[in-house]
Amino acid sequence: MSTVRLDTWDAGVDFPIFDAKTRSFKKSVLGRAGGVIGSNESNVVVVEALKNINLHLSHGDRIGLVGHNGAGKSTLLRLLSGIYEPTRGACKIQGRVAPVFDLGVGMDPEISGYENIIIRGMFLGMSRREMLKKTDEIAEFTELGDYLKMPLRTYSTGMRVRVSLGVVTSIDPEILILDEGIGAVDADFMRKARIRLQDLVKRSGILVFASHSNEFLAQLCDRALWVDHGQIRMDGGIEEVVGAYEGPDAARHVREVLAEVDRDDKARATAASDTAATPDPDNAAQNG
Ligand SMILES: Nc1ncnc2c1ncn2[C@@H]1O[C@H](COP(=O)(O)OP(=O)(O)OP(=O)(O)O)[C@@H](O)[C@H]1O
Repeated sequence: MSTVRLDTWDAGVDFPIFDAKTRSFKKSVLGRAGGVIGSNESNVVVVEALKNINLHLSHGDRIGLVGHNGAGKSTLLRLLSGIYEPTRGACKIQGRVAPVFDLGVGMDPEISGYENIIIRGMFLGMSRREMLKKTDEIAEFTELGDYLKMPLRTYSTGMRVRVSLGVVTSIDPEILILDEGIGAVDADFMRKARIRLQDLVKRSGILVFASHSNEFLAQLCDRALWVDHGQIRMDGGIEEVVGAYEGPDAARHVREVLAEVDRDDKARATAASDTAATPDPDNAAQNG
């Protein structure tokens, strides 16, 4: 089996802002939201979005990122996907990465839902042939019926998310990097999508997921990082990290969701073993 790993050593990401005036900023401003604003040796304004990131993830790690607006979560996801190079330090990615940032990226409003399924899958690294094999199953999952023959611009937001989620959960990435944006679907569909997402997470080697929804984090991850002003402030179990970041009520909610996920998993395992234990009547007739 190939090794799947994500490693960073003292990694940092800066964004130089060439059209901002240095004089109008105090040195290294630390606001409530956002990264640190400073200036470099050429007197160019620089946003220090990430600083001293040391992360070592391997097969089986399911990490959630929490933190304030502008803390650096999306920048960290992009660094771990290889989209951004570190400005300082190093980042090494071993494995096939599927970055899912904006569920709508790679979709074309003028072509049909069916065609978008193929295009979106190819955008995530699948071949056209592989996607053609998956189309029927994805179409069934979306429950969009004949709408899939209509151009995507005729869909509501939730309908588009159904198509995107159907595609994303049908691929087999080694490293899955997920940014939130999946909240637009109705509750019934979300329940169905959650099971598919959980299965996808089990199939992939590493998951890194940024979300402001503790419920979602608890459903998909078993460990969390608190990103604060571009640095990792805490690394630990979901309940512990959410508790430190948001307080005891949020931690209690996480504990309840974790218990619910555990019950669901056990119920699904029992149902699967019952199905396996029931003899197939056709085979039974042949064997008997
Ligand atoms: N392309 C960019 N150019 C300049 N600054 C950027 C760019 N992208 C991000 N930043 C800055 O980097 C910092 C971290 O942003 P990032 O998007 O990673 O935060 P986040 O934790 O994902 O926030 P949110 O929860 O609001 O989505 C912010 O101060 C932001 O202003």
